[in-house]
Amino acid sequence: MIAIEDVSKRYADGTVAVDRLSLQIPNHSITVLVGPSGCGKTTTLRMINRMIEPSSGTIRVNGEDILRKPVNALRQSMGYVIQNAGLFQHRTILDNIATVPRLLGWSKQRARARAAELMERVGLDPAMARRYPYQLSGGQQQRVGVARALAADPPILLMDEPFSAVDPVVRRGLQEELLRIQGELGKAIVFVTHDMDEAITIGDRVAVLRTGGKLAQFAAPDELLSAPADAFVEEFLGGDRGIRGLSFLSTRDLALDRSRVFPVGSDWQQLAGESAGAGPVLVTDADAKPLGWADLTVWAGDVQALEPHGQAFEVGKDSLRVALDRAVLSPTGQAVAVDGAGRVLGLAGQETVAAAIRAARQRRAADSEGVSTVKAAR
Ligand SMILES: Nc1ncnc2c1ncn2[C@@H]1O[C@H](COP(=O)(O)OP(=O)(O)OP(=O)(O)O)[C@@H](O)[C@H]1O
Repeated sequence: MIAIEDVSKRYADGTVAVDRLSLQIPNHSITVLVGPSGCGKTTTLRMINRMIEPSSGTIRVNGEDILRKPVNALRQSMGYVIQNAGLFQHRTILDNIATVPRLLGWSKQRARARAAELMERVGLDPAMARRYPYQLSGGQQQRVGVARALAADPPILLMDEPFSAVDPVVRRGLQEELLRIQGELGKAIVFVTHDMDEAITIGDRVAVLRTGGKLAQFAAPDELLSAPADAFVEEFLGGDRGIRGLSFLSTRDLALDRSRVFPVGSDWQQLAGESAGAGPVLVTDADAKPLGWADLTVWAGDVQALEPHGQAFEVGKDSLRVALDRAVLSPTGQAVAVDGAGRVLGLAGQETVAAAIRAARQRRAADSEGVSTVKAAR
């Protein structure tokens, strides 16, 4: 646990970068500091590893005032990743990653073995070990930066806009990779960004700072989206926060319609008679996997003539946002719900999703703990 207690930073020229900030940053979680340019994010991060000294207030790590700890020991317990990775250009990738273990006195062999292990962990091809930073893409360099910060297995990882310099697709990949690594390692990660989408994607908790280094709100992403503390936070979240908030609602309790799903080999003539006018049905194969939509008033049983069923969503794994998106894109207005093996569980139309949203809101209102959240597959 990192406890920032009533911390301020006033620079020599009088600029107040951070103003009486208090934040509890738990272990085994990602805490994101987000806010407009100049709101004091980097200053806050650097006060944690004592690259900047606070003007007043206290920072404790697991109860111990960081000023009481030798600065080298403090920094060894904290990996640090910056924008553009900040790699040593004259060292190979392997030696860049092995830097801190070598400083800690590990043998070259052990440090390099550890570096090779970390390359694998961050998804870097071992063939890159002997290359130099300039021979890597921006995204690959950022992976090296993360691997280097993790090399001595510090319990804390400080990350200052680590993915800002790469394009959106690579950035998304790096965010997913960070979440995967965090799932395995469970560090206390403090992550600075000015991008609210990034904050919401990766943060367990998000601290929104306003200019002048004042805390505007500190909350879990779903709480931030559903209940911004004030107009500043609301504006910073952007116009579509309602839709984005659906990313945190599970599809587990959707009331799926199973009445319009039939396997191949069904008696189509009889079904056409029974359900005339009720709209298209979903035809599945013998394994319950979706084949496509059929309008029984005209379809003659030819699987090739089925209308494509579009992308399905996985119940319990995908969020209501994904389910709504699939329903909107479906030619029939019905999203196909499947299990982990891709077998059809039923159908969900936009109204079904809307009912689930209302139910979730009611549950949220009744239970201040909030509704089930999903972290994956937003
Ligand atoms: N050494 C310094 N001397 C004086 N003022 C400084 C110094 N370093 C930063 N500042 C000021 O302190 C404020 C906070 O800076 P900081 O770098 O912490 O902001 P930030 O939120 O990380 O910004 P960005 O998103 O642009 O990186 C800014 O107004 C900045 O100009």
